[in-house]
Amino acid sequence: MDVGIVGSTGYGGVELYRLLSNHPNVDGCILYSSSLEGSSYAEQYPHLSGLSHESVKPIMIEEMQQLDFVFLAVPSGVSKELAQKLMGKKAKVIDLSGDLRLKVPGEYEEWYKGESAPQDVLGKAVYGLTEINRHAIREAELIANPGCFPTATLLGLAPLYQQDLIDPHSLIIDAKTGLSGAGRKASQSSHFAETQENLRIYKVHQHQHTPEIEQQLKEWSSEAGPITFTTHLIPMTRGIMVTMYADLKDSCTTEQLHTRYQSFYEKHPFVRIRPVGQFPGTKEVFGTNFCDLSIKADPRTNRVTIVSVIDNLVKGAAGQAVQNMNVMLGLDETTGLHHYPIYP
Ligand SMILES: NC(=O)C1=CN([C@@H]2O[C@H](COP(=O)(O)OP(=O)(O)OC[C@H]3O[C@@H](n4cnc5c(N)ncnc54)[C@H](OP(=O)(O)O)[C@@H]3O)[C@@H](O)[C@H]2O)C=CC1
Ligand SMILES: CC(=O)N[C@@H](CCC(=O)OP(=O)(O)O)C(=O)O
Repeated sequence: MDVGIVGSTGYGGVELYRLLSNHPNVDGCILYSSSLEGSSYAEQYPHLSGLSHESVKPIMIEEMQQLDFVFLAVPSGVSKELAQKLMGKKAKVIDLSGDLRLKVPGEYEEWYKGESAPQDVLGKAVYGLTEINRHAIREAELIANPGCFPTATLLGLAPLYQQDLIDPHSLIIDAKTGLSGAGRKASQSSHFAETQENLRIYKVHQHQHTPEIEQQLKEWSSEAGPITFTTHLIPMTRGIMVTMYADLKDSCTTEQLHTRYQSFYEKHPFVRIRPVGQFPGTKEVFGTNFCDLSIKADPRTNRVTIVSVIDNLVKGAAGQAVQNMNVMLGLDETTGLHHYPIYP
């Protein structure tokens, strides 16, 4: 099977290359770039010296259409045009950007400040949160791979929403991310001198993942409304921790909630429910496709705290994209994704 990566010189692209070049069903992994065509990939990424002999090609739509899978690891705004050109051909397309996730008219324009993808493209795109949408993903030709924060958040909340255990109006979502989430093109906000020894809140009440989370919560609960979601930048390379707080509808013990989470995720190899009283750190999923979850009820306040950690570049981007490819191919969804976390 031959696959292509567009935006191969970015962080999402190089992470896709790491995973796909070790995938047993992938014979050829073709690298496309809008900026570095002709150069060798190992020149661009010296950590691949002696390992990668690929050179980077210009974007070639007709060639890409004939591949088995094309992964779009380009910025929002760019993906929708490529997806449109690739649609209806041989290649199945997995888009890592935010272009194809929002279905409610007007929301993309409001949060991404650009024109939305055409309706026929949006209509074909299946939301690729694998654990929740596996059946639709299996039949899909075009996947809108979820955002990194929505992945961690929605996996943390799914059992509570689907089992009607919390009051949606009380929900607060507090997220922290490493710097690679901002992509390779370092901006002022990811400058070493601005970020080292610093903790910053950003995009307050304006984060583009807000409507993506709301869209899924509304599918789960008619009571779901606007959410409070805040993001913080912390001085580490990879990793996301999302801490969520909500009022329980009825009193519940930690042990009862823990049992519900365990049975909800029983058949999902990448979601690990931590033992009662143990909370995950981002390092414990580093470099892997795991999402680790903990839950604890507070009998004093009748609130619950949920903690979810992922590696933003793996479960939050490239890893989930490969997991989705596996589902679309009818393979075991862990194929090519059997990594232990890098620790310490
Ligand atoms: N970083 C993360 O943790 C996550 C990222 N994402 C999404 O994945 C996508 C890729 O992100 P990431 O790799 O981090 O970003 P980077 O900025 O690291 O890479 C994006 C790449 O896209 C290509 N590109 C940029 N502009 C254009 C253009 N006008 N036309 C064609 N290609 C272009 C460039 O590659 P080249 O020069 O080779 O063409 C660039 O290196 C984005 O949509 C991002 O939002 C989603 C979840 C998590
Ligand atoms: C640290 C940092 O800036 N992270 C980015 C991650 C978002 C992203 O990857 O963009 P999509 O909308 O395509 O999912 C952010 O918070 O905007």
